[in-house]
Amino acid sequence: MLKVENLKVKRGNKEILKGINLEVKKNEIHTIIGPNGAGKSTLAYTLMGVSGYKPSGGKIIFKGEDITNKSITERARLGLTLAWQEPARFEGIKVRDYLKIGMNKKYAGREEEKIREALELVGLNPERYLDRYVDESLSGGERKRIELASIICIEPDLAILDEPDSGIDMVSIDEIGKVFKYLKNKGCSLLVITHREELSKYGDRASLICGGEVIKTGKPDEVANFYKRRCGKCKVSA
Ligand SMILES: Nc1ncnc2c1ncn2[C@@H]1O[C@H](COP(=O)(O)OP(=O)(O)OP(=O)(O)O)[C@@H](O)[C@H]1O
Repeated sequence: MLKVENLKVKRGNKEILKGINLEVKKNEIHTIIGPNGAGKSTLAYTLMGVSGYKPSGGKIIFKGEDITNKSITERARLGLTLAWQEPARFEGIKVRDYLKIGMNKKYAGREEEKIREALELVGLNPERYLDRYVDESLSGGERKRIELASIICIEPDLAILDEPDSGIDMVSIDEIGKVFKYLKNKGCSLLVITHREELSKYGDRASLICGGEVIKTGKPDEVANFYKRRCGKCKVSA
């Protein structure tokens, strides 16, 4: 589904990504863990083609096509979606209209039904949220859930989720994990960036990023244990 080959990205004069190699297989949930400043969000923005994140080297192959130089809109059209770390805030847009943006065509004619299903899946009562505005009046956690509901409605081939668990309390982590499984059952592939190893257990494989490089890829528990043992106090000896 996605192949990242020797990807390098600079911000200012600093090389943030130093040759990332990564593969997300079709229908795989792949989590990325790593400490603050490791380059996880930079990777997410670069994969999506956000302006200012142009690679200085390497390639991004999506569904067999080289998308390294494609625009964000072209990537979205090909089936790639990014849910931002900072949840969306739009003045004057109601939740129901926000969730209609980019909705998968297969739900044409039954948008309202899909929107309600998505809100329920992310633990928000449709009756209470459909007519709320996607603005400051919603808490960070509520906006994160709405962002996740939006992914459910778009149902992209590959969703990149940048810290879907931030602002979400520990008790609700299982709910997020269930949404991952739901999306996988719908045929989506997921690349999930997180700080919490607990969330990586919902994935099929995990990769550890540290210092702008992938240090280890493998089964989620193996990678999480390796992370705790070797990188816990930022002593990367791998
Ligand atoms: N414009 C910039 N100029 C210089 N350095 C930058 C710039 N933007 C980001 N960085 C640095 O790049 C590094 C990687 O940042 P990034 O946000 O990708 O990390 P992260 O792994 O997502 O961190 P976190 O877990 O805290 O969200 C950080 O050290 C950050 O300070």
